[in-house]
Amino acid sequence: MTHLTVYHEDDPGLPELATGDPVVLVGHLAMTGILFERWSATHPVSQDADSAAILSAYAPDVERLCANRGYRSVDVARVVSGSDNIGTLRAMFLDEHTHGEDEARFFVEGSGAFYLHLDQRVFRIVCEAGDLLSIPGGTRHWFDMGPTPHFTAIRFFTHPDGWRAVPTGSGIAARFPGYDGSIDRTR
Ligand SMILES: CSCCC(=O)/C(O)=C/O
Ligand SMILES: [Fe+2]
Ligand code: NI
Repeated sequence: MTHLTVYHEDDPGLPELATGDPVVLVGHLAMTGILFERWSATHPVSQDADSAAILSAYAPDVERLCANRGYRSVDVARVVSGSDNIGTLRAMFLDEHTHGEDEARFFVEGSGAFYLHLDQRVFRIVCEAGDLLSIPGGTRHWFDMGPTPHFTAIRFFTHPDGWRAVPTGSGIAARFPGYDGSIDRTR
C-alpha cells in the first residue's frame, strides 16, 4: 500500500507523521498542492511489453489526464531486474532537483519513493501500482528506485523535449533514509 512519511527538513531521524491510511495521505497531499489519485492498474504488463503496448493499455486514463492538465507528451520509464545501467539510472534521480513543469507519474507496476521538499518539510511517498502523482513545476524533490529497482511508470510532459532537471545542489537527499524496495509499516 502507498505510504507517506513527513519529516522536518532538519530531522530525518524523527518523522512527524507516518501513515498508510489513504484518507489521511490524500488529505495531507491535497493541502500541499500535490495531486494524488488511485487509478486501477489492472492491465497486466508482460515482461517484454514495449512502451507502445503499455501506453495503449492505459490510453483512456492517459488521454483524460493530458486533456485535463495540458500534458502534451508521454513516455514510459521502466527499470526492472536485468535493465541496463541500473546504477546510473538510480543515480540520475537521487539528488534534489526541480523541473520547469509538473512531474506527473503513473505507476503501472512496482514501486519507488518520491521525496518532496515543501517549505521546511520533506514528504516521502512510496508509490505503488495504481498511484498517480503530480507535483507542480518548481517543486524541490528527488526519487529513489532502490538498490534492486522494479517499476514501470508513465511520465507526462508539457515541454515537447521531455525530461529536463535542474539540480538544486543542496545535498539534502543524502541525509534522508533511502528506499530499500519495501514499505516500512512500523512507523
Ligand atoms: C518514476 S519515473 C522516474 C523518475 C523521474 O522521472 C523523476 O523526474 C524523478 O524525480
Ligand atoms: Fe524529478
Ligand atoms: Ni513486474
